[in-house]
Amino acid sequence: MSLPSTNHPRVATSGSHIASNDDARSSVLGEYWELTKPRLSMLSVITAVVGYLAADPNKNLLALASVLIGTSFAAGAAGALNQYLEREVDKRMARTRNRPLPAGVISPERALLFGMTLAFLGTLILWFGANPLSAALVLVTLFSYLLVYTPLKQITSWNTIIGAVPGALPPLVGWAAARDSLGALGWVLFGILFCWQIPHFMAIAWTYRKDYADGGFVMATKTDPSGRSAGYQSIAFAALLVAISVVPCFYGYNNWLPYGIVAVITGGWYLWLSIRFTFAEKKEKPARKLFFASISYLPLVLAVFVVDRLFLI
Ligand code: HEM
Ligand SMILES: CC(C)=CCC/C(C)=C/CC/C(C)=C/COP(=O)(O)OP(=O)(O)O
Repeated sequence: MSLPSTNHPRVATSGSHIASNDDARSSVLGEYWELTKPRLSMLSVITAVVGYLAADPNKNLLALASVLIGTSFAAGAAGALNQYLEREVDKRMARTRNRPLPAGVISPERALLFGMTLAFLGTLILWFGANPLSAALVLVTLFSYLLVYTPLKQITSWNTIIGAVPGALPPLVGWAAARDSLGALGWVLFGILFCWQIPHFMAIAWTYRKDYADGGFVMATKTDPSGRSAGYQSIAFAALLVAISVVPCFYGYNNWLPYGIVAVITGGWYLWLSIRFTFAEKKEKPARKLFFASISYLPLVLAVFVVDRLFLI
């Protein structure tokens, strides 16, 4: 199926370096897929599954499937409803003006209905397939992302720290689905996710600083155009990330080998790239390196975390 004709033809832009997948977008289905922010959502779902696997002593397959499907729907809902709320400002930024809503290929009403349906189904699946606590946590994630973080992006540069809360909640959704409670190791995963997001986003904020200014967003790179504040925040949270990531080894939840060692080496590398980003005269290249390191760090460390942990329980 080809795209419906529109009054808002797509504009060729320099856009995201890795976000567009033109093949996937050559159909209406592809446009709805793009509305779910698929790559970000998939990584969030992985963190929820990791939270589940870290907690589940007896591998309840129904609960595991509910985490996988329920958080996929909820994460897709987060992406679609965020794009619904930001459909006007997204027109002002090169990175986002090709998205389905600003490009005019999906109507706002349909995006809203799509997002609400996914949110409803995701919550329902977690409620009945796992438990009400995991469903409640996914709702907290959605509300804090959509009704707190999203509007705050226009008001204060604290938005990033606040946005890191919903970004870090999915492992707790997984943990709650397995145990019907919130355990210490679940909170450690929350801490890892929380700290990881700050260098991840500061690198992006620098790369797209002009875009964000055009969109009217108040990011750290706007309040301090030198980039030093973004850099110092990256260093502080990358250092905290290294510390938090090894806490499970001190309490016997994980082994030093392989998990602890891998966490220290990759976290140290993330910290080093944050330092280089902070003190570089020209930050473009160090910022892109830090961003790519961020999206490599998480799958790698979480994979080793799970394998290491499954051998212990
Ligand atoms: C404060 C929190 C966060 C902010 C503000 C943020 C923002 C962004 C932005 C703007 C991009 C696009 C970069 C580009 O176009 O080059 C991006 C990419 C990405 N983010 Fe984040 N992010 C955050 C948290 C997260 C979380 C929690 C995850 C998943 C666990 C995640 C996973 C990804 C992935 C996989 C990409 C690359 C794929 C893509 O561009 O679609 N991010 N992030
Ligand atoms: C299970 C579940 C509900 C998972 C979803 C987790 C979640 C809400 C992740 C979002 C993290 C985040 C703050 C991304 C930035 O969005 P942005 O609006 O700044 O990005 P943009 O500028 O590209 O739109």
